[in-house]
Amino acid sequence: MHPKAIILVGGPSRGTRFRPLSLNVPKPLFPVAGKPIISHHIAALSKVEGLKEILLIGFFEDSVFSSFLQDAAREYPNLHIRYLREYQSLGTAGGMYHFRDEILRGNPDQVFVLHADVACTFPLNAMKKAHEGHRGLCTILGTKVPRDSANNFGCLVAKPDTNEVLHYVEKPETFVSNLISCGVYLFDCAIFDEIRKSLENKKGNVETDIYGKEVFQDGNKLRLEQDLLRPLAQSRKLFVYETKDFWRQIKTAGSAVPVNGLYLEQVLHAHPEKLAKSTPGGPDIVGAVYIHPTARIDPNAKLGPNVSIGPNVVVGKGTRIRDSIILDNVDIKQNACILHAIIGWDSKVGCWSRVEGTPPSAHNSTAVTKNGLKIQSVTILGKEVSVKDETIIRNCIVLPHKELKASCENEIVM
Ligand SMILES: Nc1nc2c(ncn2[C@@H]2O[C@H](COP(=O)(O)OP(=O)(O)O[C@H]3O[C@H](CO)[C@@H](O)[C@H](O)[C@@H]3O)[C@@H](O)[C@H]2O)c(=O)[nH]1
Repeated sequence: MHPKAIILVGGPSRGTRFRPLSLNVPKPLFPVAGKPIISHHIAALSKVEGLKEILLIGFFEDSVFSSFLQDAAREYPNLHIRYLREYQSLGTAGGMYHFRDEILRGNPDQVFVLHADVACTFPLNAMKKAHEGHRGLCTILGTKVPRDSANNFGCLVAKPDTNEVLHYVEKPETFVSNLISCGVYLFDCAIFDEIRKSLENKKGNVETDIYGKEVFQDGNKLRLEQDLLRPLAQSRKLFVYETKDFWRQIKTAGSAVPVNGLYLEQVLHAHPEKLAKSTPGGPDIVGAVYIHPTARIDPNAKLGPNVSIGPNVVVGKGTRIRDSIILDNVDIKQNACILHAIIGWDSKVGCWSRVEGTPPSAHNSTAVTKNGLKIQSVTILGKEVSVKDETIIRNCIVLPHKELKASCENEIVM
């Protein structure tokens, strides 16, 4: 078997809920557990037998991924990883169809498709094994979520004995099932014939693009979910592989904090040597903590659990940090306290200050405000924010380059 993989990275306009962090870095490259979100996808794909090529498909400028791709080429010399740019958003299956010649080059027999904005253990080999054991064209990774959040996702009704999907409904208005699509799929390459059929059904809306290829008219994109998965379920060619491990979406900036914690926990079990440990004369480390080798942490600081510290960060004496992501070049002065927060690049947190949020809810992480008020969640400081000494910033989102001279609570500081 010779599979390929696609990671759907989307484009700039899609990162709006990820503000203010997406103002400085495209969401797929935001660091969680010390590396860009999509590095976790690539690490999992690198363990799939026979997989040699990964295509990132999206509508960001080409230059956005160039240094990431150089680093990835060094880390995975046996993988060929490239970025293919849609000239506009073509929809979740539009890019896949547009670049079909690239995808099919070298005659792969299967293609993995992974959304960039999900985090999980990516049990890809287990999915592949399950896929090869049935006669479907697609195996979809599924997970069970609480009933009240299921309608934010693609919902699946499957036969318990065979895992054959009987119904697929994208974000239904009323409850259908709490087994949902994780945004991770394995397709047989015969899927391109099904996409072709789907195109024919939308015939009136097809036009020719600047490359002479058939596409849908603007506003009528090819949607993996409604245009492909739904008909596949109707023709009994869709199967589900249910994961019992963790799974999260990364939609808002705040959702990066629990994802950071889940990935760090995974590293703590599989490769504890990659994480920080308490040592005599060193800082007090609790649970899973990643510290970049260039960061300087005072021996009287206490960090963890679930903390990632980026390059060149300086953490002062008596500081307490837990459940947080501290990005590059941040300066945290003595006795500051940072809980459930993301501190943006080049920011400064003054002495005895407190930057604090609350843990976000697990599977309803898309809304940032309700009735005009900020929902209780992670506190986020954008790039180059400065928090004065002895200030409390609680449950706030602060846009880049702000100077916070007084305490604030439940605000979006613009
Ligand atoms: N290349 C490309 N990528 C795209 C495009 N549109 C979206 N994407 C990427 O496709 C993924 C899905 O994005 P959304 O369209 O925002 O869908 P969603 O609300 O996240 O719901 C989808 O994912 C859920 C799991 O996270 C599913 O449960 C649901 O059924 C659906 O597939 C993201 O990684 C996004 O960047 C596009 O036009 N082009």
